Amino acid sequence: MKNLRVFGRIHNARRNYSPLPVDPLLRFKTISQTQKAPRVLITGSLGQLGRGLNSVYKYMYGSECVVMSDIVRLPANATDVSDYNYLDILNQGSIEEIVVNKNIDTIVHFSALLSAVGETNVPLALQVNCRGVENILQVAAKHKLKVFIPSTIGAFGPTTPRENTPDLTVQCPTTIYGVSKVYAERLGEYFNHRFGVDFRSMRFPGIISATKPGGGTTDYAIQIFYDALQKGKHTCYLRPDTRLPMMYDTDCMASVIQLLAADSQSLKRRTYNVTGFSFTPEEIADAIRRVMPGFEIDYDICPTRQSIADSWPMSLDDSEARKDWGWNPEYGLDETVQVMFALLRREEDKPTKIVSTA
Ligand SMILES: NC(=O)C1=CN([C@@H]2O[C@H](COP(=O)(O)OP(=O)(O)OC[C@H]3O[C@@H](n4cnc5c(N)ncnc54)[C@H](O)[C@@H]3O)[C@@H](O)[C@H]2O)C=CC1
Ligand SMILES: CC(=O)[C@H](N)C(=O)O
Repeated sequence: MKNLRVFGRIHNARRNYSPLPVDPLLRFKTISQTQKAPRVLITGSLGQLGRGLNSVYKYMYGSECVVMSDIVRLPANATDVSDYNYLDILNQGSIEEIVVNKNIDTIVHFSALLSAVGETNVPLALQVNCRGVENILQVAAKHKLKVFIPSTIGAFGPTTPRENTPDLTVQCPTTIYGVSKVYAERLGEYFNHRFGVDFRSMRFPGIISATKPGGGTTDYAIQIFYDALQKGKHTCYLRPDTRLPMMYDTDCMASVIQLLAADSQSLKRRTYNVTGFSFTPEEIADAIRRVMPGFEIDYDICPTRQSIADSWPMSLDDSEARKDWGWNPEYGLDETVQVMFALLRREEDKPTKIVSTA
């Protein structure tokens, strides 16, 4: 019921503000009707994306299908949590223990250090983002598991064409995050080719959700909503004209569910670009002003995050994902603004929810 409430909130929020043509739950329902329930282990499940995916899986198949794991303690009054386990992904034996004891057939590997935090602790980023992926893939090979490991726009770099960036292009990132994600993409492909591991991946843009983000370059696009509601004003660490690709949470969750459910035969590659829409800080501020006319934005540029953003694509070409497995995002910028305000306004009246702790 808790999961239904989460998505009920999204659905109702949208109905109150800007009705969309499609029931946001429909794509999850349709997939769950045609697929056998998986047994999914989510690593890093208390982070920004893990929490949402946990709720979607439970909504689709019931709470028995998901095992949550992370290295931090649950907040005291966390909601939407069941079968939560301590799991350090640097310990391969512990991953294997959970996989065997809980009869896991699919791992969604979300543990990672994101772009901005990665630059502050390169040795830890190497450990978590590279050793962690190696451990997951080795366990997957041994126990014949399906594995999803997300990649990112950060896996591209300043020499990549920045507009409508295709799946196959130059990948020379200049952050440890990006380098480790290229490694994850290549290692996953290698394990697929060499050991038959059913590895699947997508390069996500910045994900916008009503959950505190974990330390990335695109985090401003979430913080701006909290600031708008609390202060009517946001100070942005990126220049007003910095264009980056983004996607709303429900579309992101749908992409994971859809790619994992896709028939192997339909996949022409193991790593696909997916995206929602692109905007600059100036443009999202304008979109916020359309529903909150007094909203103000000013700028205090963070050189590290600005230079990371300047090295990333401004828009992604996700036509291969659309063609091969039917990817079709539903949220644009205005719908995202509407649903974010609706969700955050409701959250203000609720007890503490789990927030990202990375
Ligand atoms: N949020 C976004 O905008 C995007 C996220 N991604 C990818 O999606 C995945 C999930 O991202 P988020 O949820 O945003 O990240 P997050 O930073 O919110 O969560 C990461 C989680 O990993 C956990 N973790 C750190 N070290 C660990 C360890 N040694 N063992 C186990 N868990 C550990 C942290 O406690 C945290 O809960 C990451 O791989 C990220 O690169 C890709 C593109 C965009
Ligand atoms: C786009 C990402 O991978 C992430 N949100 C980050 O900014 O590091």
